[in-house]
Amino acid sequence: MVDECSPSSTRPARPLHLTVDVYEQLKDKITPNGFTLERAIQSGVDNPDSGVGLYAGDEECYSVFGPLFDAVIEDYHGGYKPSDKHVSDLDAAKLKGTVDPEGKYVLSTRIRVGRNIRGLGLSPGCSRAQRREVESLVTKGLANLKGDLAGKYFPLNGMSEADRKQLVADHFLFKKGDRFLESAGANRDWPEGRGIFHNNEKTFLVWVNEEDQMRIISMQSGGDAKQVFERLVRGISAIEEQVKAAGREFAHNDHLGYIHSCPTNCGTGMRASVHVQLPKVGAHPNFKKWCAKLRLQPRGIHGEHSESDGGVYDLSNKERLGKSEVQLVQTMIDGVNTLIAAEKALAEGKPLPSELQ
Ligand SMILES: Nc1ncnc2c1ncn2[C@@H]1O[C@H](COP(=O)(O)OP(=O)(O)OP(=O)(O)O)[C@@H](O)[C@H]1O
Repeated sequence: MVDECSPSSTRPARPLHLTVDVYEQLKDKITPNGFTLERAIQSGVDNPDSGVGLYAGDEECYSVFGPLFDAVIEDYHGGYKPSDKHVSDLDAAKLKGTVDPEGKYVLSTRIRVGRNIRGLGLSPGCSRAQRREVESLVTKGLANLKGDLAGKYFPLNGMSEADRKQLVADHFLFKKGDRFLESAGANRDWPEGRGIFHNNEKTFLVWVNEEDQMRIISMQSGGDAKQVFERLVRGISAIEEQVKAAGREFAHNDHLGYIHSCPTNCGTGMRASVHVQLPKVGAHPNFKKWCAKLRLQPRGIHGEHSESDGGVYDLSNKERLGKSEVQLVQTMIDGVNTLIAAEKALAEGKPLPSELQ
């Protein structure tokens, strides 16, 4: 779905990184895949309300247009420098505790990562043939998944409107292409090549050829983030095996971690979220400040930029780069538990947890 590359009216204004000098330096450059600066910035140009407004059409954009991407990444990812290294850690055993151990506040937990295949264009620069290749490679791999991960692929092409709407309403499927991805060129040939894979229980899902070639998702009711993470990691490994068996690999490097079309997702590409009932905390004037302090991102429950419904919020880790997956899931677990403690304190007229004071 849309991400921080796309809009936010609430986000503070960011400095302008596309200066005249940077523009002059980069305007005639072109990646080996044929992607230009003009295409990378098109979404931001068309949509002045973009949060970042910059997309990569291939992995090489991050080096060919380095002076612009580096500046945006440093700004967005809290001072992350071109010399910094990103380290991944997918060891679920290291997670401590669970979200909402009493089971009173959290409705569901979901963790997603993005993955793209090296050598095949990222969504804004993916040709029709490449998109078909991604779909074919990924769905062949998914068909080999075993046990609780096994499931079926449902292409968007040919899916009834009623089924599509139901999958979106049930929080399983991405919405129809938005104006930010449209301007970025990521919605070309829609809906061809796009689709969703899910297991029978709809606890393991893969979105194919949306904002990234793959969004790999694990979700379930309740707050057992460890179980959700563990399933996700098994899913990622199984898919990676299939990608390798096809003679390909995920786009990845030591500096940017996993490469994504939106620079805000580089690193882990991970968003670990809960849908959690926090009517008092959510209505508190300090809610956004508390989320920022706990390094959480609040959203409404129908995806980014939707509003809260009945005091239920989508809370997730805000950072993606420079911290490992384990660290980010732990940030979400600890932060949400602090807000749950605040919800109880507000209901009982007791002092707020020390982390929020
Ligand atoms: N913890 C959760 N439980 C149930 N559904 C969830 C949860 N977190 C997110 N969702 C649902 O997943 C769908 C996609 O959400 P959303 O677009 O906000 O995020 P995303 O998939 O992480 O991608 P992006 O950040 O690129 O927008 C929405 O329907 C949303 O309600």
